[in-house]
Amino acid sequence: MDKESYDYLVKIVLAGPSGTGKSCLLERFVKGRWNDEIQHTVGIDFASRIVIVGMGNQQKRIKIQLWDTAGQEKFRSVARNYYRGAAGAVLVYDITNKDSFCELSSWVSDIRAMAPSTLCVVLAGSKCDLQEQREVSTEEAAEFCSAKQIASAHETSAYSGTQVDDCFLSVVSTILTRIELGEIDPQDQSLGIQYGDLSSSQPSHNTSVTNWWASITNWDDLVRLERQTRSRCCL
Ligand SMILES: Nc1nc2c(ncn2[C@@H]2O[C@H](COP(=O)(O)OP(=O)(O)OP(=O)(O)O)[C@@H](O)[C@H]2O)c(=O)[nH]1
Repeated sequence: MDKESYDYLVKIVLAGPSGTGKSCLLERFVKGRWNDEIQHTVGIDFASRIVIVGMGNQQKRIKIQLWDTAGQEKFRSVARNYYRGAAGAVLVYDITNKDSFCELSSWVSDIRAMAPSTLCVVLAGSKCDLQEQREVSTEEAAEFCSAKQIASAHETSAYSGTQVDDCFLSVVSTILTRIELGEIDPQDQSLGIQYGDLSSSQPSHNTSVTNWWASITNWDDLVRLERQTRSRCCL
């Protein structure tokens, strides 16, 4: 089997206030390393990683396409557009910054307003290596999750790697379970999921259907594809 093969491609967005560590989480998850020279995200960044989810013969290879949105207020309206068509979202706050936690309600509203109703959200409390500076308790985060119907809460550290894989795997596992239960239809192009080359359930009439976002690996791809989509709309 080709190591690039997968059963499903899944679009996941990283969202949350500026400086909470979204880009560092992406770097840790995709490249497995800590980078202390990361700059503020301008607009959006992309990365992907294939993970294996499930047990025994139910195992699936899922290619996660991560969209890292900018948290700075001046980019917020741009970032909002990219929540559209996401299958999952990792909503990030900083456990050492109470303000970042208090802002989360408005981020949840933004994401849910733009994303499909099937969106699966998980919460990541970042920088858990800085316990002595903690301003948000684990209990507060858990309460927020149940109040906002968020699937799970994780305390992560991009610095040490703690809980980073668990956090992303939990959002993908939830999505996979919902596909298996028939609650999410991977053939519906608006839901942020696409069959991959390993998928046995992909009906033959759908083999040529590709989501417009599936081939994006960088900002230039996004601009080019958006232009193509716009020009097609005008025909
Ligand atoms: N100690 C510690 N610092 C972290 C961690 N993750 C991120 N940081 C620091 O937090 C700051 C912001 O990190 P970024 O990843 O750029 O934050 P962001 O959420 O992507 O910010 P925007 O791009 O503005 O939305 C940087 O100085 C990082 O070094 C962590 O797990 N532990």
